[in-house]
Amino acid sequence: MLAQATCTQAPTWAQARQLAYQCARPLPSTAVTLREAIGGTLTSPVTARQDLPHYASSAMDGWAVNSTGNSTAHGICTGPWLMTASGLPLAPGQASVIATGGLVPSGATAILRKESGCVSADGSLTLKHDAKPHETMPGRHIRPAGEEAAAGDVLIPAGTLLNPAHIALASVAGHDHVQIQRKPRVAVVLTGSEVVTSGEPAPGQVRDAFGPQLDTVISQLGGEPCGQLRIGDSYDQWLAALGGVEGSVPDADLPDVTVTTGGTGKSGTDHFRDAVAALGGRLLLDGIAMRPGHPAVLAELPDGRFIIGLPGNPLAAIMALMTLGEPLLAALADRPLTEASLMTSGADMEPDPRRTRLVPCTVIHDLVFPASHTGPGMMRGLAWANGYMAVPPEGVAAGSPVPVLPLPWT
Ligand SMILES: Nc1nc2c(c(=O)[nH]1)N[C@H]1C(S)=C(S)[C@@H](COP(=O)(O)OP(=O)(O)OC[C@H]3O[C@@H](n4cnc5c(N)ncnc54)[C@H](O)[C@@H]3O)O[C@H]1N2
Ligand code: MOO
Repeated sequence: MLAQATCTQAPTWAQARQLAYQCARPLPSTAVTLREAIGGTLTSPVTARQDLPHYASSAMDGWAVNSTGNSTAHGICTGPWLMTASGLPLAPGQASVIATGGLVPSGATAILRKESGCVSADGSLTLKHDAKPHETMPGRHIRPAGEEAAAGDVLIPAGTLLNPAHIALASVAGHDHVQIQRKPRVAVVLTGSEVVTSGEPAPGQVRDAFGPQLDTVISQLGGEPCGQLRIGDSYDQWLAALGGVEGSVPDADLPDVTVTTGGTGKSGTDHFRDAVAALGGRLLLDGIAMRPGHPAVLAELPDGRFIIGLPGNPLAAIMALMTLGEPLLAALADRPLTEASLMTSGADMEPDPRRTRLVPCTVIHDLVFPASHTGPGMMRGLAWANGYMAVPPEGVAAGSPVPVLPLPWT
């Protein structure tokens, strides 16, 4: 773990991202059922447990035939074959009924499709006159064992993000469980007695910007949402919300990360730091030289759980979540940190010597423009943005490169 910053100067935006990425180790991997594994990252390779397919099977409905000793120089045999019971070994000149996927009996040299032969009253199978010439070539319409993979072949390497087709492959290869990277469990604590959850807010009240969408963003960042708690502004409520769960639920159900909203300021109703201190935790980062979102806090409790304090202002909160939450969840899930891409700014962005500005932006003809309505408490600009610019303290001139990061939903 990184030591708490002792200097009074807040870390830069880039330093804060790095710190949030480097303070955590990947969570251990876990065995899950195939159904649960879709969307997870595989940590141990999936190999073929046996040849795939593991037996020679028929690719067609029809008859298995044994043409040994009765073929032309080109391997073609026109029959007749004497019908025998299905499932028994075939002697030369014998045939038996077989369905698609059926186990090819020993002695069979090919499968004759149903539409290419006919069985006469005396029990002999003959080739129809319009059958294709190579219909009875050795191996015809037989899917050999091991055609797709040999036992032991690596079918899905570790590190693969599992899609539905990977899961189908693991299933046909005989696996019941696979080993995946455990996703960080993330709890949300929404604070503020002025926050209401329905209807039009009265003066002094605000509608909750976070509750309806934060779990989705957490999922998009690779976390597993594990519940939301709403509290007011009292210290006791903060203390109970951040630490009270300890001992009251099994360890496996505790969140790896708790995200709080509001209460990061320094007023009498802001209790983030006091509650963390009372729980024996430490601040890994207290404030970032960026706007919006400068009061964001990152803390760690003695048992290793992390707490991210997002400011209450809605845009500030999302930018702080991107700056601290995205790297922390990436580190816990053993994923690389998202890198900014350089794009050409379509506008002059003023300098602000003390901080990086995070500005929701739109891309038009490969040029990136700041969105409008991007005050710390506003959501309108972000709602239509393609990403956000990290404008360095020295500003950016139109036509110059500016770092741009994606939003989790773009
Ligand atoms: N004296 C100073 N005051 C403030 C400073 C400062 O440096 N000195 N920084 C300002 C900045 S910047 C921010 S950001 C905020 C941080 O405030 P808190 O994290 O303590 O958050 P609150 O005070 O609880 O709320 C701020 C604001 O956000 C609204 N809010 C809270 N929760 C929600 C929600 N779920 N949905 C929508 N809006 C929410 C809350 O009503 C407030 O309007 O501090 C500034 N002040
Ligand atoms: O961090 Mo504050 O967002 O600038 O409102």
